[in-house]
Amino acid sequence: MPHPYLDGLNPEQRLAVEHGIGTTAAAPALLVIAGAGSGKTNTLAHRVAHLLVDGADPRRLLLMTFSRRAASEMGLRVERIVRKAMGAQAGVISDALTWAGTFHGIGARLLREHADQLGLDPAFTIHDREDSADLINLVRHELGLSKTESRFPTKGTCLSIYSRCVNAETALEQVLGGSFPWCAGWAAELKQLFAAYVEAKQQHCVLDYDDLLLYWAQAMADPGFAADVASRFDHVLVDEYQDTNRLQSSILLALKPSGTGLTVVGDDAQSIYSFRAASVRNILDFPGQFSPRATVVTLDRNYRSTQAILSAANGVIDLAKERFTKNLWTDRATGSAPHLVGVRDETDQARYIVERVLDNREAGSLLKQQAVLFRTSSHSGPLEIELTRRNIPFVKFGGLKFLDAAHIKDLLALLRFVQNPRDRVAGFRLMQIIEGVGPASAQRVLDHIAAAADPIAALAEAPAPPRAAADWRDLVTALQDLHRSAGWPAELERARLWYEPHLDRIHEDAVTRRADLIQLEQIAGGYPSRERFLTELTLDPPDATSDQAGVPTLDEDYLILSTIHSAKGQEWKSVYVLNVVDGCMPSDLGTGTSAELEEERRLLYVAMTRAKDDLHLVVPQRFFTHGQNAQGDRHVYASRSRFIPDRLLGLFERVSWPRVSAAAAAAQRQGPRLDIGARMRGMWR
Ligand SMILES: Nc1ncnc2c1ncn2[C@@H]1O[C@H](COP(=O)(O)OP(=O)(O)OP(=O)(O)O)[C@@H](O)[C@H]1O
Repeated sequence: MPHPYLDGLNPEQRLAVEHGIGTTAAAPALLVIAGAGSGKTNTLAHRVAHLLVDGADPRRLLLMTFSRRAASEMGLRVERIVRKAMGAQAGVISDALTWAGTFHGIGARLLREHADQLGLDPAFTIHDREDSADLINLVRHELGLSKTESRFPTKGTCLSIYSRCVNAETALEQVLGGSFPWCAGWAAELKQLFAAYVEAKQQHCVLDYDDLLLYWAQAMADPGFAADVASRFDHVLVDEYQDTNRLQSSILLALKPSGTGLTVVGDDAQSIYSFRAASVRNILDFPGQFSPRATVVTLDRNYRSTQAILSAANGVIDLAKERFTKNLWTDRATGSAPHLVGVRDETDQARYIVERVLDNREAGSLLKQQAVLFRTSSHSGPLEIELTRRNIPFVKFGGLKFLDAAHIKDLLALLRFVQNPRDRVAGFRLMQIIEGVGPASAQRVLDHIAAAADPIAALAEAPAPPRAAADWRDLVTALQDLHRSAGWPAELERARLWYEPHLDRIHEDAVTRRADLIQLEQIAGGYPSRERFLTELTLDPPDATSDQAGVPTLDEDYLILSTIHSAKGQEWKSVYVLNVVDGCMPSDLGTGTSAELEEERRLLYVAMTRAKDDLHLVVPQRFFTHGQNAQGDRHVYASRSRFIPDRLLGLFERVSWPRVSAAAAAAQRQGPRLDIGARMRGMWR
């Protein structure tokens, strides 16, 4: 049967889209190795649409993407394609595609639905990294480990170690030896700490990020449970498979042990999340996990970039130790070679970029079609100053998350505590917002209500902290109101009204912060319930922070600033990459092992392959070092990133900026015109 909606696909894309459809025999698992810009997202969307048009039940289709935004964009694309085949029915079909989201989000939903079976309280709340670190800290303190003679690892390090053990399914000793050798002497204490941490989470009815995968994977190890969950889905499709970890791969294997109905898509050359225990081996070992082996389809035709950009990107990734994907090709006419731009320092780097961005805008290119990418959020500081000074609006992705701001966390602590009054970290934060309530009195109250069947009712009877009488009563009343109210999202206004007097007292810039609270209320309006709002927001927080002007409305034009990690999956007409120097790329944090170094190389590759027409890699000759005050002038001399050795220079156009004018250059050649030295000597003759 002809399918005109597949006509735009190239032969390899079509092979991937049609795999196993229209045949009666069970098809093997499918692995699509999709090079950068080769239409991975496009292909996956067509495959989902094709399955639906072929009669697959959208409610029995599980689609897992790297972010919630990717899932909703995928939903829209699928609907557009299905519409071509089925007309008006498309909306109904794609609306029924309800099992689309991130691994963690889907995990949370399944765990809640099966909570009884798993011995979980279905009202469990989810701790983000900061909450988890706070709880580890609390437990560490209770065990007396914070008072050890030599310094015990910090709460953040403890959490990283715990998380790596869990996600990589690796023993503590091995994780310590491989990634945290300076903590190796603390193995016994860390084990004790992690055991107590797990118990505390269970008592408080909270799960952390890792638990969502861990509980899910553990439950799937039970054949009865696995069969139950697996029977809900005919098709499981996973995007960005190169960034999944061992736990995720074991979950998939338990969902589809024979491989039939399983599709994963990814690019080993773009694997950049090993710090979250993602393992590039997942994608490399995938075909052999099934019998018969998975079918592998490779997409190597790039539709995004000019050949000149691709050649340079291929050159960089060609030097990688292990390569699995082929070089990309395109039939887009060769544009100009990517610019490798030498500048004096970070200030000149910022000025260079602003000049180029404005030139492009003059030539008709929107700011939004241009992006500045960097390895670490702090690298864009000087550029942000220059943009603000020149009044160029920008939005930054991948820096401080909206939810990390203290006032947002305060308000969310209130909602989380209403949702789950056993969430001690939320309660602890919430109570200390009140003037006169410190850690000791908060602990006392939390101990008092811990055993009660209805902790919120028990709160009203708990002795009020002595120095906080009136404000304390207000908090108890607010909690009771919210507990009783069923009006979502209206209750957020009640929560905000309770918080505002405290906001004014705690923060000097309360006016700006209040605008964030109102924005939070608007975001909340998009969710059907408090529980869904808290879950989704914790799992996948909005990550745009903007300049003082606030987040621009959608129709405004603004320049994109983004960490390379957050630029994943995106594309722009012009791309500028900051600090292409050793120490930044590779980051000096990432030069320990050869695996880390290889991942840094892939990061540069990901950055370069975001560009469609125009790519600039900027190389400042010197840098100001961090860890000094704003007026400090310590700097280091930097050299071009080792990922662009001399033999690749032919793939770039080398530029020095600012350009020296012809007159100035001639003057330089003639020697100094002002002989200040002679004048100084003359003063004493
Ligand atoms: N068959 C095709 N014909 C024309 N254009 C295509 C085709 N497939 C994809 N494209 C275009 O190629 C570009 C890249 O597609 P897409 O974003 O799906 O790539 P990707 O493989 O997900 O990229 P990356 O992994 O680098 O993020 C898009 O602009 C898309 O519209």
